[in-house]
Parts: sequence; C-alpha cells; structure tokens
Amino acid sequence: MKQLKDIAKKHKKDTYSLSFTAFVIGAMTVTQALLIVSIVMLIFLEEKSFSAVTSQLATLLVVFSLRGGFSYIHGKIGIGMASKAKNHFRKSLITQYTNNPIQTSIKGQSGKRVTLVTDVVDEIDPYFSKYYPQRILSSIVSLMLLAAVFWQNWVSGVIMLVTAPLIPIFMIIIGKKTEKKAIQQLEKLTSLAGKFLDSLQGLITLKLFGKGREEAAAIKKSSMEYRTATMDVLKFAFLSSLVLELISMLGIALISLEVGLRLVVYQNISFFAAFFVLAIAPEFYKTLKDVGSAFHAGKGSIAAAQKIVDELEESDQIIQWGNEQLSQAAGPPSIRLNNLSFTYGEDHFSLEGIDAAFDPYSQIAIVGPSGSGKTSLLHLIAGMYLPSTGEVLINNQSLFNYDEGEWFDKLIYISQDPYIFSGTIKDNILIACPGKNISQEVLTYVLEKAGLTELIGQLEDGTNTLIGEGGRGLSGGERQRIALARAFLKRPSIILFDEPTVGLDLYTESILQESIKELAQNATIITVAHRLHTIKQADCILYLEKGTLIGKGTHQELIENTKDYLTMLEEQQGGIAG
Ligand SMILES: Nc1ncnc2c1ncn2[C@@H]1O[C@H](COP(=O)(O)OP(=O)(O)OP(=O)(O)O)[C@@H](O)[C@H]1O
Repeated sequence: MKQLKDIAKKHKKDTYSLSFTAFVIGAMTVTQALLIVSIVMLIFLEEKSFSAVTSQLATLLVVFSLRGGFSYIHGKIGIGMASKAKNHFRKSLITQYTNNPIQTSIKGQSGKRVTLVTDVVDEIDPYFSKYYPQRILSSIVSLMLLAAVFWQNWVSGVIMLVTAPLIPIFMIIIGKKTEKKAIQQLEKLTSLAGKFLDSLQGLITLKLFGKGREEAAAIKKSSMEYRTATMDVLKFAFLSSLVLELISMLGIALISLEVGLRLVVYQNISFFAAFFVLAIAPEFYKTLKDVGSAFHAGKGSIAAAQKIVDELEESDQIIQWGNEQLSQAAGPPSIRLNNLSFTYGEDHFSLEGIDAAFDPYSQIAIVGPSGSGKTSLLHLIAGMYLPSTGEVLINNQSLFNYDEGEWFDKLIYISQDPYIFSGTIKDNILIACPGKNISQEVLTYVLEKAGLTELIGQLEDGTNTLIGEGGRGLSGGERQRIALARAFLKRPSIILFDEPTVGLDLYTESILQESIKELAQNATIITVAHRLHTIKQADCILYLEKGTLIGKGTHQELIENTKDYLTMLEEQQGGIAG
C-alpha cells in the first residue's frame, strides 16, 4: 500500500486534477438535482407549460454533458496514472534483472519473472485507474452532497452521516480478507507460469521418461489451484457488492421514510426540500458504494505491489566494473586467486578460501568429484559471479577494477554445451568479434581450424544456413566446433574451458585437442578437466572437494601428496578417455 501511495504522492499534478474534476462533478450533481426538482415543481405543482421550462431543460442538458465530460476526464487521468505506475514497476523490475543478468539467469525461475513483469504488473492497474480516482471523487462529492442535504433538511443529513460510515467499516473488514486471497491468487499464478515453462523446456526429457501424462496432470492441478484462488477472490467481490448494495438501500429507505413522514404526516418540510433530498440520497450512497467496489479491485493491486516489492528487495549484489585498461602488451595477464570464496546463498553450496596463481601461457586444470565446485570456480574467474570474500587478481589488480568490455575482449568461455543463437552459422561465429568486418578468407580459415569445412560444404546455403531456434539443429559435437570457431576468430589470451563430460565423436574429440593445443600457444588455458590427457598435460592442477582446494601442483606432485586425487584417478581410470 505504501509503495502505491508513494507513487500517487509523486504525481501531485494528477491528484490536483482529479480533485478539481471531482469538485466539478460534485457541483454538477447538486445542480442537476436542483434543476430536476425545480422543473418537476414548475410542471406538476405550478402547472406551467413546457415552454416555460425550456431554459431549465437546456441548462439541465448542459449540466448532464458537463458531468459526463468531467467524469470521462476523471477516468482518463486515472488511466494515465495507472500507465505511469505500471511503467515505473516494469522499469524497476527490468533494471533489477538487467543490472546483473548473469546472476538473474543463473537463478532461473524465468516463468515467474516473466509473469511478474507482465501479468503481476498489470494487476497494479485497478488501484490507479479505479480505486484512487474513485476515492478522491467519492470523498469530495459525498461531502458536497452531504452539505447540500444539510442545507435543505438537517435530519436527513444526520441519517446519512450515521449510515455512511458503515460502508468504509465494511470495506476495511472485507478488504483485509480480500488482500490475503489476492496474494494467494498471485502466488498460484506465478507458480503456474513457472511450472508451465519448466515443463515446456523439459518436454523431451519428460516424454523419454514417460512422465508426459503425470506432468500434464501436475499442470492441470496447478491451473485448478489458480482457478480456485481466483474464485475465492471473486466470491469476496460478489459478497462485498451485495453488502454494499444492502447498506445503501437501507440508507435510502430510512431517508425516504423520514422525508415521507415529515412531508405527509407532520407536514413540516417543503416539497422542494423533500424531493431534493430524495434526488440526492441515491447519488450519495452510489458514490460511497462505488468507492467500496473500487477498493476491492484496488486490493488486488496492493497484493501485486507487495509481490513486486519483495522481488525488488531480493537484491543481488551488483557487479561493478571499473575502467582500468588491461595492458595492451601482447600476451595473457597473470591471474591470481586470493582467498577466493563464494556461496550460492545461505545453506547452499560454497567455495572456501581458494588461493592459486597462474602464470601467463600456463595450462591449468581444475579437477574434482562431481559437484565439488569446478564450474563455479570457472565462473568466478570469468567475472560472472561476485566473490563473497577474496578476489581474482589480474596483473595484480582486482578483476573488477578493469573495464568489463576490455576483460571480456581478452577472454573466451567455452562451456560444455555452447549456446547457439537463432541465426545463420556465420552470425553464430561472428558474435566472437562484434562490429568487426571479417573477410571471407578469415572465415574460411576459422571454419577449417574448427573442423567445420566439411559440414558447411554439405549445406546448400553454406555458412548462411539458419541454425538454432527457427533453423536446423546441431549435434553436441557441431556445437563444440562452432564454439571453437568463435575462439579461433577471437584469438583470446585467456581461455576458460569446461571440458565436455559426455563422450564426443572421435572427429570432434581430435579437433578439440588440436585446436586447444594451437590456441594455447597464445593464451592461458584454465580447463575444468575430465580427460586424463588434459590433466596430465597441465602445468598446474587444482584438486577440489566440496568447494575446498585440497591439493595443488603438477600431476606427479598431486599423486605423491594428495591421496584423494590418486583415489579419484584410480576410480575414474576406466571412465576417463586417456
Ligand atoms: N544456481 C545455483 N544455486 C545453488 N546451488 C548451485 C547453483 N549452481 C550450482 N549449484 C551447486 O553448487 C555445487 C557445485 O556446482 P558446480 O557446477 O560448480 O560443480 P562441478 O564440480 O562443476 O560439477 P560437475 O563436475 O558435475 O559439472 C553443486 O552442488 C551444485 O548443486
């Protein structure tokens, strides 16, 4: 609620405009009642001809039009405020996600995020397009109507004053219940979106394990839960309308009774005053009822705003890059890991105090059992994660002192399953050198080096063949070779390589070994190694277990000093391609 109020406060001009239009609407409502009463009196009591009231009728028409026109403007201002508020929340969420895109993408939950940015932000709309303008309208108009009734008949005014608070009291009671239900409804919606996206992404796996039907049932269950939550919210909406209707009917009935008694039995009120009060009373209760209904719609917005604020408060620490330039001198920089620690969060996996130094042109292997933190360490060295303590030193300076573009220009990260974008083969290779003009000769050279020449030769459109989403698929080996082509084009001085654990075809395997050997002539290579061949060749091996660096040294040194390393090798001897 506070966040929504703050936004409303920021748009003071809109609030003033809403107050002004509300004031005009209130004045028009009172004038309208006065005109109707006087026209009826002239025609029915004073038996004047129709022509005698034409000027009043014309004024009434103008008043109707003004009231309608100002009601339209009032609504428009609310819609404008809603649009600004949604814009604000969307911008904040997107900024939050894009400030640290890598951490956001690592956390996953894409379905939930998409729903937050789209549907949940849309839920903010009713607060500003309905509730806020209606609250201003109702508070100003109801006071004006009350004053007008007191002016003509104070007893009716007192009845209104006594019955009117029942509406806000009831609104508060039911509002409390609705808010809880609206929060539950939004939770069900985000969980349904997450589940649906998850199932879509894992469709093949689900099919292969014969879990298709089970998953469909789970999605159905999730959507049923969302339906039930929506029905619960609607139940309160209907209940709330019913009670508001009852209260206002009761109020109008009491006033009619009082006015009727005074007019017919006690005869101490003029026809004009009685008719005027009867014309105003329904308007008075309607305006209060309307704020009640709008309040109900606004409760959903409060729940949505809370959800968005919770997401915004769950702030990741943002990686702030500096503007130091990396030495332009040829050759890779020195790399040092200084007491490097990292955690995925409380009670999650963590890497603890890693110290190591890598000379330029060295070949480093990171080894250890599955889940020991090898890939996490590679991500830390790449600058994708923010260490919880310690730092990565590049040429004796903290990595994050450098300019981000400069750093990523020097580096290439070859993951186990390189990502292929929707586009041509050429586009997918050229992303390694954005903005640079690459000649056909260079392209042919990198295709040759990456072992892609034969594949390209078989394709009708050659390097212009569409791949990725919307194009033809590629095998795991072909993806690896595209990644190698990117590396040959970029010629980085640091190569971070997450060696594939799955067996590649022999051709890709040999291309991979050859290529890495060639790229290593100009670069430092840090490999999460699974092949004995890579491990044996390394100048330095880091042996990790459960996020801790157990041993460090050459293959021989580790065999002699680190028992666990030897045990791992013995266990994997059969599994590792040698
Ligand atoms: N986003 C994440 N949030 C929480 N924990 C994570 C996340 N990513 C990885 N982990 C956990 O961190 C630990 C280390 O993962 P990491 O991928 O670094 O291991 P690894 O040694 O490379 O494993 P493998 O050899 O099987 O690829 C694992 O226990 C993993 O479950």
